[in-house]
Amino acid sequence: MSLLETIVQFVTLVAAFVGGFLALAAFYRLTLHPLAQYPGPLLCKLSSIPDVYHAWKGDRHLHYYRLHRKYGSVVRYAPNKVSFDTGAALKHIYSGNKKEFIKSDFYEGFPAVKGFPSVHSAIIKSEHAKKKRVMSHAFSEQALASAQPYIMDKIVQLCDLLGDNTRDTVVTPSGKPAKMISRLTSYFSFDVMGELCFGKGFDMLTSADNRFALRMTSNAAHRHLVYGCFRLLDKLPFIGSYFFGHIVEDRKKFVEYSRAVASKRMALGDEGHRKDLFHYLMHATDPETGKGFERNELLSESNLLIVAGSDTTATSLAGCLHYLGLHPDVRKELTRQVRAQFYSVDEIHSGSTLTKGIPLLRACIDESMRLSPPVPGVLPRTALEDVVIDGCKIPKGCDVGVSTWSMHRNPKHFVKPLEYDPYRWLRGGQVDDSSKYSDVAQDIDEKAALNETANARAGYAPFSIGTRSCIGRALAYSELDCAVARICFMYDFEVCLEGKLGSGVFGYGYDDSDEFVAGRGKGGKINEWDVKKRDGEEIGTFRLWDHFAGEKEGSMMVFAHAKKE
Ligand code: HEM
Repeated sequence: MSLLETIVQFVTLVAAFVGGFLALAAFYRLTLHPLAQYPGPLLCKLSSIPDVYHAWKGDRHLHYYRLHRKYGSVVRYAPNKVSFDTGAALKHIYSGNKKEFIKSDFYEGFPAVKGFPSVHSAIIKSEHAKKKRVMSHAFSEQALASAQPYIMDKIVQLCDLLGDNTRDTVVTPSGKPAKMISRLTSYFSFDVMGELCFGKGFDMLTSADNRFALRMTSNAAHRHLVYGCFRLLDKLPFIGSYFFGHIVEDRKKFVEYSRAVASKRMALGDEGHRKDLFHYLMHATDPETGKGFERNELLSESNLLIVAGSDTTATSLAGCLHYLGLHPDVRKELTRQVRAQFYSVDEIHSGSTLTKGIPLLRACIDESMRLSPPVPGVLPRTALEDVVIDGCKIPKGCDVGVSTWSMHRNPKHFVKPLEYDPYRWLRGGQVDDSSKYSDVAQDIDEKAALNETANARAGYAPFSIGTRSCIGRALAYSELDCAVARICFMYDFEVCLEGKLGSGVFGYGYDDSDEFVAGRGKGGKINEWDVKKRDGEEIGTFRLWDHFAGEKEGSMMVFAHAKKE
């Protein structure tokens, strides 16, 4: 036999072996795998590639929603993974029996310092519990109260910027001075987190120097998502660098950046007795062990807090203003209530005057987080034993989760789910615990309203629920309540519709320092705002790209000082 024939035979043998193995794996995944009975596209049942592809593309939340629309409330979106879109599944997975689930290895893609997971990425329960005990000092009522002056300072700066048409403004073809609202709310939330975590804002609202960090942070989160979906990438770094080069690079830069900021803050110690989050993190101790955070843990937590606290709050604030700008009736009513409640803008602070005095305010914030949840995808958990979720048998070892974007659009939970209707949160009263309503319902209409609100609440979880839910919820709401109320008090505003939403408005780009400009940006690049609606979002949706925390670009909005009546 010639050498060539031997090589051909060898290659054929290897190919047959690999082909046989793949065929067997495919056969197993489609027939004998414990999730084989669950519906989903063939490719998703066979491989994780579609999941990674959509993670990379940034439309994972829409992909899940399309699957749920097609296949129903339970969908197999990867060979070993299932997504649900119901409140029953939400309750079971995230706040049910703690022994049944654990955060999945998806979160191993997150830690900024190898070997030092943050409170968010800690998978082992005892490790998370310890971190959370320490962290909770930084989120206590007392800490929140001491944060208020710093938050207010930034809200005032944001409100000033919205009314200043000489800064961060682009003129539309018809001559309107427009602001890209997601950029401004990102400057705001980064500045707040800078003040609260590191005792020094990033000053993005007032200067362009640190604005480059926005893209870096978003790309870092995107890298976490892609690596979380495909754990092999950590073991094969050359593949990650080849296919996902710029997000991998930006993630490295972001880790360096947050390390530098945190180190500076550590060096300051307690100088000036500033009680920022870092102060609490540095001094807090676990009551059980008496231990606090060590240096690498502090770095890991501060890296997490920049992403967790900034991107999310920026999305909710921009989303809320976007939806109000698109729905003048609601905006006018909210504005009327805010202006009736206060004589001057300086009187507006977070607290019960806003939440109890103007329930519509929180309803508007919640409705925008329903339609555009800041963390829109699935938060995966691994089953530690065989379980039955919402009537579906899930075997030990499989990953499950709820797709927030899909659940928030599920008609089982929401009447006219695709419509923006903040009043849905008020029709059944304002109490969180909806079970309390059943006794007081007087007539059919009232019962229907109570059911509607109760049903909506059961299917709503922008902050997730249970022990791994958001620790910054109260902080985020206090920023949002006050900022939205002040903006409504000071301005009349609208989304700038220079064309029809969803059909392209006008071109924009970014200049060399990553500043937003109308027309062409760096390298002649031109983007179109609100170009195309993707399947799974409605016309007028505040659009998100799922980078774990939602990335956003929009809307262009016009703000006019309120006319004195
Ligand atoms: C509107 C604003 C916000 C939204 C919608 C939001 C949403 C979420 C969600 C969905 C989770 C669960 C993530 C998971 O299971 O993987 C989470 C966790 C977390 N969030 Fe937020 N968040 C917001 C604001 C904040 C703020 C302002 C902070 C801090 C300053 C913060 C800090 C955290 C932390 C530390 C965790 C991890 C908690 C744990 O695992 O125990 N978040 N958030």
